[in-house]
Amino acid sequence: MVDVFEHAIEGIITAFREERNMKCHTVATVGMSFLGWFTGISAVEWALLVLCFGLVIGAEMVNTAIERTVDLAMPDRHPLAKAAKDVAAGAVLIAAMTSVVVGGIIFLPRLAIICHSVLF
Ligand SMILES: Nc1ncnc2c1ncn2[C@@H]1O[C@H](COP(=O)(O)OP(=O)(O)OP(=O)(O)O)[C@@H](O)[C@H]1O
Repeated sequence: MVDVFEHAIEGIITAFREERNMKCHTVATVGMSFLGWFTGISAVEWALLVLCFGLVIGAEMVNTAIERTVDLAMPDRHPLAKAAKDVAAGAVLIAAMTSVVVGGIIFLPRLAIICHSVLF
C-alpha cells in the first residue's frame, strides 16, 4: 500500500518537473485560489474550483502518460500515434475550457461588482 503511494507521488513529481504545461496549470491554480480568497467565494464555489484544478491537472498527467507511452511504443510517425496524442491533448483542452467556464460563472459577477464600485 505504501508502495502505491510512493509510485504515485513519484509520478506527480515527475509530471510537475518535466511537463511544461504543468507549470501553467500551477500558475492558474495559484492565481484562481488568490482570486477566490480575495473575492470571498462560498464553500460550494471553492469545491467547484478545487474540482476544476483536479480535473485539469489530472487530465494533463494522463496526457503526459499517453505521450510517453506512444513515444516508447512508436518513435516513428504513425496515424494511430497521432490520433492517440491528439485525443489525449483534446481531453486536456476540454478540461481546461470547462474550468474557464466554471471560473467565469464564479468570478465574472464578482469582478463586475468590484469594477463598478471602483469606477462609480
Ligand atoms: N509518432 C507520431 N506519429 C504521428 N504524429 C505524431 C507522433 N508524435 C507526435 N505526433 C503529432 O505531433 C503532435 C505533438 O506531439 P508531441 O509529442 O510534441 O506532443 P506535445 O503536445 O507537443 O507534447 P508536450 O506536452 O511534451 O509539448 C501530436 O499531437 C501529434 O499530432
